Amino acid sequence: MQFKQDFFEQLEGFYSQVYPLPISNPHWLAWSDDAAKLIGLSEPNDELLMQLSANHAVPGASYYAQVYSGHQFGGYSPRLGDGRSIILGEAFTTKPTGEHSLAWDVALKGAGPTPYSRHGDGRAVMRSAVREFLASEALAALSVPTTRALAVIGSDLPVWRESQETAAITVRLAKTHIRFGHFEYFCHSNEGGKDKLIKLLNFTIAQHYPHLSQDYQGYKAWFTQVVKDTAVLIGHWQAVGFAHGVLNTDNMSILGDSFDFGPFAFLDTFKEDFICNHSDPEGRYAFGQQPGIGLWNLQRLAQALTPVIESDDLVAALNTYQAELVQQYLLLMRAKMGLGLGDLAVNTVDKSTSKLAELQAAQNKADLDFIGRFCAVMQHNMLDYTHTFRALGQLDIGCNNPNIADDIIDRPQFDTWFKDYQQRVVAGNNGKMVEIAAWQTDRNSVNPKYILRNYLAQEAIVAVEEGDNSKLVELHQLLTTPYAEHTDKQHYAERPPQWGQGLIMSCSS
Ligand SMILES: Nc1ncnc2c1ncn2[C@@H]1O[C@H](COP(=O)(O)OP(=O)(O)OP(=O)(O)O)[C@@H](O)[C@H]1O
Ligand SMILES: [Mg+2]
Repeated sequence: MQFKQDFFEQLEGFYSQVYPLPISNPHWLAWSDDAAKLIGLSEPNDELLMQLSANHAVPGASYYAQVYSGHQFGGYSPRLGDGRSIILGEAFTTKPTGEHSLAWDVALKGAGPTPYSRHGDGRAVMRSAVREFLASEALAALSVPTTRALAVIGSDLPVWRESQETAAITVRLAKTHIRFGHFEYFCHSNEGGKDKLIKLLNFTIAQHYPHLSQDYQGYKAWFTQVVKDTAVLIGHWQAVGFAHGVLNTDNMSILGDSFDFGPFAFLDTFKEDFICNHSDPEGRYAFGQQPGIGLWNLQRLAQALTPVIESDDLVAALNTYQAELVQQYLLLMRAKMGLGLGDLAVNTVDKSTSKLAELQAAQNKADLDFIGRFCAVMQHNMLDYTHTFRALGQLDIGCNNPNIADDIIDRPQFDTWFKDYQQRVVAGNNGKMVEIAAWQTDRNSVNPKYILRNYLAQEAIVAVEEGDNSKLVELHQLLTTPYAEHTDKQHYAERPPQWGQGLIMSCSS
């Protein structure tokens, strides 16, 4: 691995240098070829295993833990920081032209205590390391912005949670580890102040938004971009049916990548208010609350930026959030459902811009309502989110008696909606029936057959506990091509068995 150390060299005072503690008897539990390519690695090998399990030093690494704070479940925690994640530096590859590739922070999550560990042991248990790995790589394969995971390294080091478990390390790759909470810390803490905030802001812009200037105009444009990236991320989650579970501001990447995978869940049965986190009985982070929480978190970030950006400008940027989210969500949902736009949103009589915008807004509203009606059908009939979209995209859209699911309860409700669906699909194709085979192929390319259901992760984890990681490897491989049929792997697409339905995970990780 080839590293640069921009954060370490330029932001002294924003981290503590700390060395990881080794884990005993390290062994590869999982490895992602796709993630490895990002930083120029090919295959796992013994020396790399010793390095990433902290038994040997990594050449070129700096080893540091960043300081940040954050709003957790609505309350402000003034000092958090990487309590169990140690960053090695920014890995990159050199292209044949001599140019550097995009750099990825390499972090060892679960590598031992740091000055920010508070009462924690600095470790991650195997089940949580495996879940982080699978979630990162599954979301990436679904084109959802996310941090990545190179590998999971198991060990025989005992750690205590509710009972004794073993420690593991997830090797995380992130375009940045800068979170909303970094800005909050350098605004609100005694160690912060306007100079530090500006330093962090300039660093973030230089590293990740090089087209923006490091002045007031640049700061405004940057915050507007952060609002957009966050809205886009949450649009993706709502479309793919992903509930993060712990949307604290310290788990919000400044780049709008999915970040920190704890008690997350992909929806099985569609339920708007589905809660996946055992520590969230009131549903602050329930699936349907995510759009609102994204905005709430951005408001906390905006607050932390008030020393640098005028409130009016912050509010103007925040006001773009809803439209950006709706736009992203509609883009993805129209593709999932095959709702073309054809000339629907184009006024052929009056091409004036204001009229066009009005028509588009009306079409957006109509489609949102229409998608909402379909969600109500799924919820009322307790349908599986992923199955339903996959099945919808395979229907013969012209037929009169479609079968979306064998176990549908309220058939008339579905039939009524389906008639409107047929009309909407045809209207979106300029009034003509779609060419069915091509329409179905397109649907299959955006509606996954395989998702990371909690019960599948759980089965893989139990097998690892019993000394067998083959299920984990197989599940990971399958999730890298989630749209393919994989006729020999049908069982992975099934609804959860009784024990695995609506699994709610605990935060203890
Ligand atoms: N076992 C642990 N030991 C020390 N600190 C911990 C431990 N578990 C969590 N923390 C710290 O508690 C805070 C909140 O934890 P949270 O679960 O959001 O993050 P995380 O999963 O540990 O890490 P990250 O956000 O980097 O993915 C963070 O500061 C984290 O470092
Ligand atoms: Mg976290």
